[in-house]
Amino acid sequence: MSSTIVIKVGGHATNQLSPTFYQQLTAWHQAGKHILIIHGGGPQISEWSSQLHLPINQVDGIRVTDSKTLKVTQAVLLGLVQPMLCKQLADHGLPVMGLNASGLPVIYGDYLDQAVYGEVGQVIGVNRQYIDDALSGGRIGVCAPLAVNASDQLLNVNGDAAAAGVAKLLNAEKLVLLTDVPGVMLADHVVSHLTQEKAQQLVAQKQIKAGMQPKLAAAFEAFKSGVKEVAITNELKQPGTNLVSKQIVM
Ligand SMILES: Nc1ncnc2c1ncn2[C@@H]1O[C@H](COP(=O)(O)OP(=O)(O)O)[C@@H](O)[C@H]1O
Ligand SMILES: CC(=O)N[C@@H](CCC(=O)OP(=O)(O)O)C(=O)O
Repeated sequence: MSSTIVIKVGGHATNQLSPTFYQQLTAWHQAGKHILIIHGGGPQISEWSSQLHLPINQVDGIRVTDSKTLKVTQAVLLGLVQPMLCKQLADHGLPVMGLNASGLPVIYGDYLDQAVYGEVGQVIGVNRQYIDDALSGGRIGVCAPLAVNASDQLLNVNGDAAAAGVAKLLNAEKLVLLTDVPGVMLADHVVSHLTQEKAQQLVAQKQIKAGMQPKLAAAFEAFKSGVKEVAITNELKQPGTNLVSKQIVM
């Protein structure tokens, strides 16, 4: 399937989608693009974990997930975040399909590092037939960052890693990681173009920290595997930070 756009909408971003988000989505949809949204929900999972007195541990931006936290993750992503996001899209006249509701697997995974992270997965495959059928029918697919392994066990996947892995496997033309900042920031300006070398340098200088680090690692993985346009932004209509293979001298 060509002309697929994968958009990752972070948990913060799902609560503050702007009119331009819907305008751009509508424009891409009308232009015949196949659109798949992978949503996050990290803040919501943390809020419910805390209400249920479960420990919240993250290592390098990845949630350490035991069996109870996995249940909360599943309930929050599939019971709260995804239906709310689907409703918002439908309220804006967009034909939408929550892909997890069918019970069919969407993302296949295996353990990232069970000793460190517990029930956390990395993407190893996608249910291409199911996704192709949904998107070619003109629906905008909405999918949670959850995978199933070969033993049919559910695994929690970081949202950025899930979106990047799926974009790579679908040979998407574009991956947008929609977040709560306008892009990779240096002091008060957005870095418009970023090579992996420069990103590594900025990480070493501690100018890129926290959640932006795994986000960039996932983004570069997709970029290097052939996703031509990879952007990190807080607005679909704003270019934000675009990944490049050679630094552009301005
Ligand atoms: N150089 C940087 N530029 C922008 N954001 C950065 C930078 N370094 C660290 N960050 C942090 O990364 C966060 C985005 O990552 P994250 O919280 O994981 O987003 P999301 O929940 O949307 O996936 C920003 O809110 C910011 O706090
Ligand atoms: C393994 C892992 O870390 N999974 C993430 C999945 C949700 C997510 O990534 O949400 P955001 O994009 O809103 O951060 C988590 O449990 O928080």
